[in-house]
Amino acid sequence: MSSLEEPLGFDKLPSMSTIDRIQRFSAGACRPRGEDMGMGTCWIEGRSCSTSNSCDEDYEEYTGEAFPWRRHVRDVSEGEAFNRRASSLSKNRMKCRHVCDSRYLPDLQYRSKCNGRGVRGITNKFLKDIPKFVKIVEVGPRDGLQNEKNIVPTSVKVELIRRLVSSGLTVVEATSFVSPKWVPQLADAKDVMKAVRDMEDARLPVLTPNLKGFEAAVAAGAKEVAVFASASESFSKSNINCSIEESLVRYRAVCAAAKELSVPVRGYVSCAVGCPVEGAIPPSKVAYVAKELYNMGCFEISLADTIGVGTPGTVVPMLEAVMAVVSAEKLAVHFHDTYGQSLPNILVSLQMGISTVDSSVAGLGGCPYAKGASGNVATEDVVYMLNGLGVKTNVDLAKLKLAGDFISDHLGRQSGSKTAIALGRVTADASKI
Ligand SMILES: CC(C)(COP(=O)([O-])OP(=O)([O-])OC[C@H]1O[C@@H](n2cnc3c(N)ncnc32)[C@H](O)[C@@H]1OP(=O)([O-])[O-])[C@@H](O)C(=O)NCCC(=O)NCCSC(=O)C[C@@](C)(O)CC(=O)[O-]
Repeated sequence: MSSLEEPLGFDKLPSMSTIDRIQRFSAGACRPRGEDMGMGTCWIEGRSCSTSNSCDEDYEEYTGEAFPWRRHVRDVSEGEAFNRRASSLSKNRMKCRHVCDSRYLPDLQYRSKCNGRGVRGITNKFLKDIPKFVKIVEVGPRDGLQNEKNIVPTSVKVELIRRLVSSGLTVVEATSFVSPKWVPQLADAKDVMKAVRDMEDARLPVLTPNLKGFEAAVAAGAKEVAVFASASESFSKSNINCSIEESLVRYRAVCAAAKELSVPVRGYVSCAVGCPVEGAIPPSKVAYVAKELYNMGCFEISLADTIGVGTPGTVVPMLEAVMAVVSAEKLAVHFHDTYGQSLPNILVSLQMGISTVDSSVAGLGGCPYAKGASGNVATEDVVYMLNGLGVKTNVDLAKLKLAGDFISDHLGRQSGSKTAIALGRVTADASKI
């Protein structure tokens, strides 16, 4: 595990070259792998603890830190102390050091905490239900760019998708086959799809509001689509110009056509917490729409806090209601970050067993029909948090940040990701060393 993927102050970094740091940011470069390092098990105590032996060894090194996930980077001068501790490590640990090198010492300190009896209970209580792997659905090229004032050239969209896929994201929502009169920003859907359709290693779903959009998407090479309903009548009307029930009729037709062609369909429920017009939305309404989408054949239902008003206090009851009718493994969460609540909302969703999270590189996004809503939670911030929790995503944070820099540079503004900004500062500092 790269310590730079975890919460810490960049002023505490040991000296090293910029390139070293960039490599350390990368989840792929050195992530905890329970299977091959024999250490991921203590990573989140309670989910798995590989060998009681190693835990006992570490127990002696317990430093009494209250929050085991808050690791600190040690200064290089602490190398000697590290070497002493390292010599007592088990074989598996040696393997880890071989892969990660001594700068990953903070892991040792962390692992030691998993043996503190009191801390173990606390860690177990809060983190035991968190999945080991989270699938991230990147929605930046669609949800992000649909809201840009200036239309982004097709070539930039294609390059963004390429970069996102090469960062390890396996699902990247590419564009929407909607009316160009309604969303002119994505009027080039056909060209985008044609350019990316043969991209390997990723699924590239597209939004389709009706059969016309579905047919156009398939003709352009889309192999997966998404339909988008709402739990708010007002939002349904303003977003897709029909009632909830009318939209469900359209989506049944899309699902039936998709089934014929074996095209998987994802379903969205917008306004799953609140609506810009109607205010709070009853969880039972969200559950109803989610179940309808699931019953018509959607393989996954993404619950969207379109205007980003949810907090864990409103998200938990909403999820509880939906999970009573659609199981957690078929659900995804989609948070806009208007009030900065996305990460706590994602955390409680994970604790409730959800393992698919939508996010948008550089925090791009917003819905043209939900005024005041800000972008989605930034993918970089989600990956950083998941890395800190020891949850795998297979996303390389360094490459992801570069994809975010690419689109932010094009848009001429700073990234909306706090992680990307912080990592950018670290890199800038490193260049002065
Ligand atoms: C649904 C419609 C089309 C209804 O729009 P409408 O005007 O009611 O449709 P219509 O059937 O009367 O057709 C009007 C015109 O649109 C054309 N048309 C009809 N369908 C299509 C199509 N698929 N592709 C291209 N063109 C289409 C149709 O051919 C016709 O063309 P005209 O004869 O006037 O030249 C329109 O309201 C629309 O496109 N809405 C899309 C809105 C949108 O994309 N919103 C943002 C995405 S949703 C979202 O952001 C929420 C989400 C998913 O991110 C989750 C969250 O955060 O909440």
